[in-house]
Amino acid sequence: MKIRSAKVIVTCPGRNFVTLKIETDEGLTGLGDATLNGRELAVASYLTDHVIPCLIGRDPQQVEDIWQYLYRGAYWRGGPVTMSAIAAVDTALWDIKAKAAGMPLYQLLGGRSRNGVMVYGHANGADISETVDEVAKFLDLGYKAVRAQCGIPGLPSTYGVSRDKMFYEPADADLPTENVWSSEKYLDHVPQLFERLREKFGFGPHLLHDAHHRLTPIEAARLGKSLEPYRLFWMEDVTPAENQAAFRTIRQHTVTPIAIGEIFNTLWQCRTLIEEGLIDYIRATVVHAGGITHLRRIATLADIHHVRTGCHGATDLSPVCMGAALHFDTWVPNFGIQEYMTHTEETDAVFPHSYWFEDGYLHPGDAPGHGVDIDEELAAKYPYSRAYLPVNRLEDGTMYNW
Ligand SMILES: O=C(O)C(=O)C[C@H](O)[C@H](O)CO
Ligand SMILES: [Mg+2]
Repeated sequence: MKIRSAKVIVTCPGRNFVTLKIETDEGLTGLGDATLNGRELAVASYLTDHVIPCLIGRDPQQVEDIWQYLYRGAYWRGGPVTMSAIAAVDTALWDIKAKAAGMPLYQLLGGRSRNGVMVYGHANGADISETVDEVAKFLDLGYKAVRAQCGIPGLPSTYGVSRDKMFYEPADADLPTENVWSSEKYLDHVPQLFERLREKFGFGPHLLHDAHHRLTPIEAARLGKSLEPYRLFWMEDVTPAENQAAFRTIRQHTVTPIAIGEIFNTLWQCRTLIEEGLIDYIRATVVHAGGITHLRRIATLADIHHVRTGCHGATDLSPVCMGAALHFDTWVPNFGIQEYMTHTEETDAVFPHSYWFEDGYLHPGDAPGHGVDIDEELAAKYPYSRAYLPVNRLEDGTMYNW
């Protein structure tokens, strides 16, 4: 079997998605997600200008060899652009391999380890009361786990809070929106939210929270301590992770479980965190961490150290990534949870898929491959539209982490 052609499809059915489509000389096709929110065209160019010419004529069955060829062969290793491009190729090749075998991808990975993939949805509100109402809606839909974010008094906008309720789309303008942040105001308010949620819903549902890289290690430790009575499933991205050693401080102070990794691209960014037992959940996912081939290695290292998976699954990860992630989640032994924000109807129409939600769980379906396709004619009706993630400043104007 040989790769006959490959192309990049950029489409914007409500938000931008970059998809790689690979075709073989035997008529099989595979799809991979290459979407990098706010930097989409950099990955599209990396694929079109630098990767696709090297793929033509190769045997698509050599998934591992092609991964190594693209990773080692570039000389410049790692980084979100490179690793999203490699992920797209890798996902498309696993799709082709599973289709050639006539199997759903999870069978090829090692088979089913669970009956369904537990997911968490995103509830958000302008204030605590509205967030409580939104959590109730998710529980009514059958969700077993809900992430809760709410507005902070004194801050005009807060990460994770939007007018849209079933999904959150932060890439909201053709130049970055400027937000204002105060860790002091945030740290005082968040425990009150979780106190109310536990009063209202008890300890049955899993509750999660994302601090989105905004705290210092000692502030993160304080957050973890203050949330202990409410027994969160996890607190996420409490501090930026360039300095992995900083997590030792957090760990010494709190037993609130820690999740991190949605912006990680390689095993090397997770290594200290996993090997030293500084985290509980690793959030790396298919599209930003080098595809199934590399994510599998991260998960295997994590398993040895009692760290479970919790793949990123925001709306900027396309249905192609979600489909692939669900096969991975169905197989991976040390599965924890999968993030799930529903896509818009327009997006679902562009990417017909075999996965479905029922009673708090997603199911990948049994179609051969990863089960996600693209309607190219429909995709062409939604041209690329530049959109950036916001930036953040402290109240005195200092540039900060968004
Ligand atoms: O879903 C999450 O946990 C996020 O933090 C979402 C990110 O802000 C989003 O994917 C950025 O593109
Ligand atoms: Mg997050």
